[in-house]
Amino acid sequence: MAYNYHRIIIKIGSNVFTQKDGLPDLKRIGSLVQQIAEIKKRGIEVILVSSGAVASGRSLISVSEKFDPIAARQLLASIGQVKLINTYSNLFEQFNILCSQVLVTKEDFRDRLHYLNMKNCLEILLQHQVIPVVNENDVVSVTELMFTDNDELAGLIASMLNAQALVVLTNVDGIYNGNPNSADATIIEEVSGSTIDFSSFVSSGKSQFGRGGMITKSTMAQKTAQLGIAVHIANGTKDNILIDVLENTVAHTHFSPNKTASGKKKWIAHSGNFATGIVRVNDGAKTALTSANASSLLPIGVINILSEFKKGDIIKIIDENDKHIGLGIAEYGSDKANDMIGHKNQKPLVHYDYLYLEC
Ligand SMILES: Nc1ncnc2c1ncn2[C@@H]1O[C@H](COP(=O)(O)OP(=O)(O)O)[C@@H](O)[C@H]1O
Ligand SMILES: N[C@@H](CCC(=O)OP(=O)(O)O)C(=O)O
Repeated sequence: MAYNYHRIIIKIGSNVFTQKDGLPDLKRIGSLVQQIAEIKKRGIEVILVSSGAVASGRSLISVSEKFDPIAARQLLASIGQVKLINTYSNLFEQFNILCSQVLVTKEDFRDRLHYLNMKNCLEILLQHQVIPVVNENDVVSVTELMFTDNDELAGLIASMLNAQALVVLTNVDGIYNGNPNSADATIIEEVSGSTIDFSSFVSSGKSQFGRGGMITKSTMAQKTAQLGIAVHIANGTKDNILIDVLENTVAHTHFSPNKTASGKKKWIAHSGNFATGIVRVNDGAKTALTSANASSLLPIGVINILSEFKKGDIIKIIDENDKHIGLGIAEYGSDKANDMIGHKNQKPLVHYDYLYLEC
């Protein structure tokens, strides 16, 4: 049965955007744009997350190896992003569709107000029938400031915009249960329910121009599905792939969505990198937090504070064996929390509405 979505994120990987020689694959991009125009005609809002700036840059200029690799990447991305957006702009124009360029960095997701500004911008673009074309701002995002890859960025945008689905286009048919080049390997078509450890059959290898590889794709997909957003990983090099995925007529990997989390919880879920505090909780608190009932984290269940935090900071919650169980927003700072640890009848350190659990 066809999927009935109203708002979707489509992520195009570098390997789908470019052909083997590194030049943008205009025929393929043209076909994807045509399908997006068709999807839009069906009343579905589309946000495109497209890689390809660095790959496009490589097709325009060659940089000697004597230059610092980080600076060389900045150069390629800065030149290549112009080509990327021009390519999309010219192709969408053929369908009387406007597209826009939205370049973001990891830092844009750190501050809740900044995050909401970005969300508002994307919403107004959608209200005006514009297709936002999102990419990482590779010119200023370097080393630890970078997203793992654009799959991570696509997951964040899907959560931010409360999309029903994220379609990740790559150069293989989906996630295989072994090496995709091996004759015995088959596609895992459905992933639902409990978390699967993909590391036993997904190799860390990447495709020619890819950055994160299939491991980061599967981790991101599981996390996104847990937040209530379906994820489809499919082969963007196949004809008519977007329409076929939405009509459910092509083999690919589908992560079915779990319960829907609130907008605030979705933001917290993706804020692990910005956590300042770390608190260790006892088994009783862990059981309460992870039970089916909505429970806040109370000071009585906290064993100790491993890293200080202020009121409003994101804190990591770990169990007695240092296993990460979730993230939350601190209702008060660690100074106050230290005085309340182990005491009964105290104000929650993390209210349930601001708590995201990973298990
Ligand atoms: N079990 C697996 N199933 C599918 N692909 C895998 C698996 N293990 C490793 N891969 C590799 O992951 C690559 C896709 O990831 P990536 O390089 O990040 O692509 P993209 O540029 O599309 O984001 C595939 O080309 C494939 O070689
Ligand atoms: N922002 C980079 C994309 C890097 C990246 O994550 O690529 P991919 O693994 O192909 O999604 C670019 O436009 O070249």
